[in-house]
Amino acid sequence: MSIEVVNITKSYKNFTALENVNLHIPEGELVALLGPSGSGKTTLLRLIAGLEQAQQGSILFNGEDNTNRDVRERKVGFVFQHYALFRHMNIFDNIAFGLTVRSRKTRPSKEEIREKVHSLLRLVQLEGLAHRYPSQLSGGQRQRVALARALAVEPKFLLLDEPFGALDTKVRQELRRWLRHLHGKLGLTILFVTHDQEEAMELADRVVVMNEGRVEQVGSPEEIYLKPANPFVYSFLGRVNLFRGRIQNGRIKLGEAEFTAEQGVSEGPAIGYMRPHDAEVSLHPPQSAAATAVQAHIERITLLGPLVRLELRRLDTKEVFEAEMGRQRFLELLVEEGDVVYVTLNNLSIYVESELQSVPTPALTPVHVTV
Ligand SMILES: Nc1ncnc2c1ncn2[C@@H]1O[C@H](COP(=O)(O)OP(=O)(O)OP(=O)(O)O)[C@@H](O)[C@H]1O
Repeated sequence: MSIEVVNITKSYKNFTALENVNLHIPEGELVALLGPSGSGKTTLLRLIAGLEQAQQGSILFNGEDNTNRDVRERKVGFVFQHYALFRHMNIFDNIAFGLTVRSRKTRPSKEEIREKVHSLLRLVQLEGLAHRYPSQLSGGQRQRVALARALAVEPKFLLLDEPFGALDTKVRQELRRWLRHLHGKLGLTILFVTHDQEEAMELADRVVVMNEGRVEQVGSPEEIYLKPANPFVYSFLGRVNLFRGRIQNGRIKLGEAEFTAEQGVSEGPAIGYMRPHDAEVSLHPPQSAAATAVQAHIERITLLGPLVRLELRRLDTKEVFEAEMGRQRFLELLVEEGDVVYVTLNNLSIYVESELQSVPTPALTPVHVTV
């Protein structure tokens, strides 16, 4: 089932938790809502589930307006971070719960419920544990029971709020793989909240990046990493270097590094964003005539398994930034802490500070760089 969020605004007293949010989730997609704490992810999920009401806007399922439908009518599967299993019920009864509480008219027979629960136990790979109690399971197993319980009522889609948040890294990784597999098998639309970018990038078909109650960008993991829509997305996803400078007379000047600006670009203060792996380090000045390289002092070298990270300080602007490279490239370079190197600034994104808007980050407008 597809989900459409149209112009949703949600406020708590004077505080706006969501502002004019629009989002389309096609049927069968696995979508991550990613953003810092307080950005409105849970609020949006609760609105879709019908656990909250918005002041403005509507929510459509398969094109049908569900804004005023009761949470039970929406047929949503919901799983929270803290697996709220019933402690006094065994695993079988926990999974069967949503079916056994149905009115007599819609309740399946005992035999049907038994079959359903056992097929779900097989699906979540917990066969044989039906008679255990939640306290006798590991965190990861309990979370899978919570998912099975949500699936028992045959929801139209699944909403997961930080489903693996309380678990340790290894179990989280296993559950991610498992959820991806489950999604492939069931083809169900799944929307999950996370503030862990790795989780979003690894699991989701599409990622919705949120900040301060707004959607900043929607795209595949690759798109949002390689083509961030604005400085917020740039900084939120992965490590990034910032260089301050100006645009003047058609030239972008970031210290001694210079680039040609596109025609018609407004002049004024500008910020260059660059991923650490786009910094090309060499011991000698680059051959090219373009002034895209700067000299920098290596302040620190950190080995990170197959990667090496250099912490550098520019000689011209004194700005500190990072370069990352493969271990092999680092060994070929033969550099050590204290050396001065040339760093070519590749794949920069330049944002001009707009004089018209007062909001700091999203008010910057991108400029295409041609060297
Ligand atoms: N019932 C409420 N009353 C007042 N403010 C609320 C209420 N629920 C949420 N908020 C506020 O709305 C904003 C968005 O909250 P929300 O829980 O959606 O954020 P989130 O992105 O899910 O954060 P986290 O990752 O920390 O769970 C926060 O600033 C929060 O304090």
